[in-house]
Amino acid sequence: MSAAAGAPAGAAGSGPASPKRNRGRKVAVIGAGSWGTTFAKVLADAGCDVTVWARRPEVAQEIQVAKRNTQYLPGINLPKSLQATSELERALAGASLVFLAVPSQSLRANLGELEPYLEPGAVLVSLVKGVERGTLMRMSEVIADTLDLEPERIGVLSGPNIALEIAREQPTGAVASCASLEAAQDIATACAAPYFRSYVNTDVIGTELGGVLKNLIALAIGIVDGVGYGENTKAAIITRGLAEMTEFAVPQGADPTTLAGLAGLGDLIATCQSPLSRNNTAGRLIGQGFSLEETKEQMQQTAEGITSVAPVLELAKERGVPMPIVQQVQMVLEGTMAPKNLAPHLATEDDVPRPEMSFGSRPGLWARLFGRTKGNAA
Ligand SMILES: NC(=O)c1ccc[n+]([C@@H]2O[C@H](COP(=O)([O-])OP(=O)(O)OC[C@H]3O[C@@H](n4cnc5c(N)ncnc54)[C@H](O)[C@@H]3O)[C@@H](O)[C@H]2O)c1
Ligand SMILES: O=P(O)(O)OC[C@H](O)CO
Repeated sequence: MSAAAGAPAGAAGSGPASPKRNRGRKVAVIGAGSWGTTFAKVLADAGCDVTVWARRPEVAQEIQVAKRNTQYLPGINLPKSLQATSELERALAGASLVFLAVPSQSLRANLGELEPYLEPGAVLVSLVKGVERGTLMRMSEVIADTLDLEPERIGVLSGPNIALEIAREQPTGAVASCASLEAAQDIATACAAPYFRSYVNTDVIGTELGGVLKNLIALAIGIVDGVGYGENTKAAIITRGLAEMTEFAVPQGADPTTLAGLAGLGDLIATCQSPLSRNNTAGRLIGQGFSLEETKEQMQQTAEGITSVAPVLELAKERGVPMPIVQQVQMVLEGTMAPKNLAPHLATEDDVPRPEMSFGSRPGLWARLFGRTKGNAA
């Protein structure tokens, strides 16, 4: 397949990124919101020949002519080489890698629209951190369900990636994941800008779920922040949140080490700490007393956590995984729990105190997490 042709695993460990490695490589970014535009800049700074597709012609026009996207990235100058269009056919012509940066609930429809223009052998990479309502599918599953692509042509990229910080070229990392390690390395190489480094794995489920689940915990953090609770409460929620994320993801096939890495813990920290996070911000507004509707009205950008709560809880229920924090977030969003009760409810949930990790009763999971059985713990 074309994706891995001649590309070294350079982004995962061969020193500073060299734009020369990507010279002449044509890639497309679908979606020109804050992340699509920022990621297009990353790819251009990594030396790729990038065209970003914007749904609205005026946004495409501003990027193309002024090299700005003032609505989503105020004050950021975009690379001169960055091309923009509102025509999918133009965006996709010649592109061997297609990065998807649209809201999760519109991805399926967008895929249907772009399918006729995809180059043979093109690899699709989801940058989206949501779950589809109704089908409960992750975005890589939506891609597989919509287009007739082998797993080697479906990748995801996720990590602590607050768009505006990256647009300002503040350094960070991410995880590029695909069933084919070669393809993951190719994706990582394409976006190896001097301030953006990607590690690789083949754990698509873990990488993708890390990005989805941290949004729900960031909503919880925003809520308690809005209430006025301090750092102990937030540390407890982040820590218990990571346990909840891991307990949800591992039975679905995720590698626990992925959840402990950049796509899990790393993204959880960034999203829970940053006032720039939309999920964190949405939670804070709700914690301050705004209703969900009022909060949605105030948010000008996508806060995926709000739409992911219900499908994630549905999946958790199907699989018998308890998710007390996410459950409480849903109750606060629905208005059936006061924001101030979120953390006390977490702290007083059990009549009988229990260990922090519940894997002890599931030997297989314990072994996968810690590489040994509970009985022979050192
Ligand atoms: N912003 C970040 O820091 C960041 C970082 C990593 C991942 N993400 C993920 O990237 C995805 C996109 O988020 P974003 O931050 O760019 O959101 P955004 O709200 O900034 O932009 C969304 C873009 O999608 C467009 N859009 C809306 N409805 C559409 C439709 N029906 N069809 C096509 N386009 C449509 C909007 O016009 C806009 O250009 C989300 O899943 C988000 O979780 C965001
Ligand atoms: O602004 P948020 O809350 O959507 O988070 C953005 C990124 O996912 C952080 O990695």
